[in-house]
Amino acid sequence: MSDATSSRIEGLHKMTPDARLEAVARQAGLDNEMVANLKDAAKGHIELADRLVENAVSAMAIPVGIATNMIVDGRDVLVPMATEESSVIAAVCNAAKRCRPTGGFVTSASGPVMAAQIQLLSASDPENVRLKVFERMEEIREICDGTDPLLVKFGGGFRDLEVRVVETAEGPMTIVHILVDTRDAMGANAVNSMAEALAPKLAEWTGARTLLRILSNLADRRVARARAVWPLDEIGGPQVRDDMLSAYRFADADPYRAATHNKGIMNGVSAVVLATGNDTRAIEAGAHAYAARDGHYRSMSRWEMDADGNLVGSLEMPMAVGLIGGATKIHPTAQANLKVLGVETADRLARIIVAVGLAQNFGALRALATTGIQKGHMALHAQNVALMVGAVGEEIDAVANELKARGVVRQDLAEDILTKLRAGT
Ligand SMILES: CC(C)(COP(=O)([O-])OP(=O)([O-])OC[C@H]1O[C@@H](n2cnc3c(N)ncnc32)[C@H](O)[C@@H]1OP(=O)([O-])[O-])[C@@H](O)C(=O)NCCC(=O)NCCSC(=O)C[C@@](C)(O)CC(=O)[O-]
Ligand SMILES: NC(=O)C1=CN([C@@H]2O[C@H](COP(=O)(O)OP(=O)(O)OC[C@H]3O[C@@H](n4cnc5c(N)ncnc54)[C@H](OP(=O)(O)O)[C@@H]3O)[C@@H](O)[C@H]2O)C=CC1
Repeated sequence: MSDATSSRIEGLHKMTPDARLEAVARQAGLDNEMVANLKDAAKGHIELADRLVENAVSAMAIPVGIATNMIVDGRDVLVPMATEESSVIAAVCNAAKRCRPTGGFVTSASGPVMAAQIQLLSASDPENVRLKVFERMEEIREICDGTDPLLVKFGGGFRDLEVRVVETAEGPMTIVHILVDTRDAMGANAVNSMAEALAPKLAEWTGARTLLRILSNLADRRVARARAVWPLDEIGGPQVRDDMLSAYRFADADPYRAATHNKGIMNGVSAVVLATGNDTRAIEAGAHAYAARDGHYRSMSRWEMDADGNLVGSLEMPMAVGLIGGATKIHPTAQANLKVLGVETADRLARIIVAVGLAQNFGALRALATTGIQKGHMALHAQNVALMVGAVGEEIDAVANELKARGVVRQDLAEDILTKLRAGT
């Protein structure tokens, strides 16, 4: 590899963001316009970016749109969603509007309990080790709570212990779970610190060797649930309802379809998670693992018909989001978005997010079971395609409208329309 394309830039992490950008631009052969774009994109944010991540050179703006029409537990709520995908926010607005006559979304939540795992190795008697750990319950409580007195002051802290013997390719391992109420924090740092503080003691008490000490993203002790009823006349009648139910049953039975169906749910979930500065990867990992908890990857949502023939949807999923840690507290956009949501607890945020996931799923299922996804999605995507082919200003709407009128949203067609528009033909 020649120097010009080497990925080794010595001391990049010690430079200022401007100097870093120059170094990267030299190495990657960026022109002045590209460098200016990267600088512009981070204007006013580069200091924060530099604190949040390593080797920061720029920032990437993701659009934030507002989902309207949501009623969650009897209260109207405006929901900021950070997503780059067109039609996602429109689908939530549409689905939420169609269940307003029945009161919107009703939610519940299990409470904010997270688990950290401590892996115990080299024991010939893993079952014996398991019981030895249980015998230390009170000492374990003291160590965990002593690690985070502030969390205890806010009403959180150690709650329970689980010890499993897991069969692995190298034999049985004893896996300790500490269950911790993390209140308004997502809790990764809190439980990881507790697990690290506890591990040497577990080794001393059991004679086993401790290895990993880390939270589990399968947050099945921290689930939130949402349900809603869509009246028949808001859906489009019994045939649409039945087709939506068939679409759901397909997803529940077939992992190829379930992955797409669940991706649709995560369109909504991840957008609110990101808008509030929470960890999208943590939520996505937990959601998919939970969907496969029966040993078979299924639909995250459930769809049924009630006694009056209306469509009833429900969604239960892990929702480890916080208001305190991560980027939430320090990112001004996340703070403003939380203000729009009007949430004061992580519990309320979790419930709203699951309601949005359910709304999103309704929107996609209804579109798929009726006109197909392309009509709504591609109509809104037409503007992106216009931008992609270089349309500017008024050209963007002109190209997008022509694509919609022809009922075909394709880049080659957009190029053709733009060329003709510019030639005045
Ligand atoms: C696109 C719609 C909503 C049109 O749906 P529609 O029924 O034609 O909309 P409408 O023009 O009759 O308007 C009804 C309401 O929808 C909302 N609405 C309507 N348009 C807008 C807009 N521009 N911006 C904001 N809100 C909008 C708005 O609330 C409006 O009421 P109003 O406020 O006018 O009284 C519908 O076709 C839809 O929900 N489509 C599904 C879109 C979708 O799921 N997109 C995700 C991307 S595809 C994907 O990634 C996942 C997927 C689909 O593969 C998952 C799966 O397979 O399960
Ligand atoms: N696998 C994963 O998902 C992992 C995720 N992460 C990252 O961890 C971050 C989240 O960690 P998290 O522990 O939530 O954040 P923080 O450690 O930043 O914040 C939590 C801490 O804030 C203090 N606190 C103040 N007020 C409250 C309150 N009302 N409720 C609860 N705690 C309060 C507590 O005590 P005190 O001040 O004493 O700490 C608590 O431990 C995210 O950025 C995530 O990306 C990290 C590792 C792994």
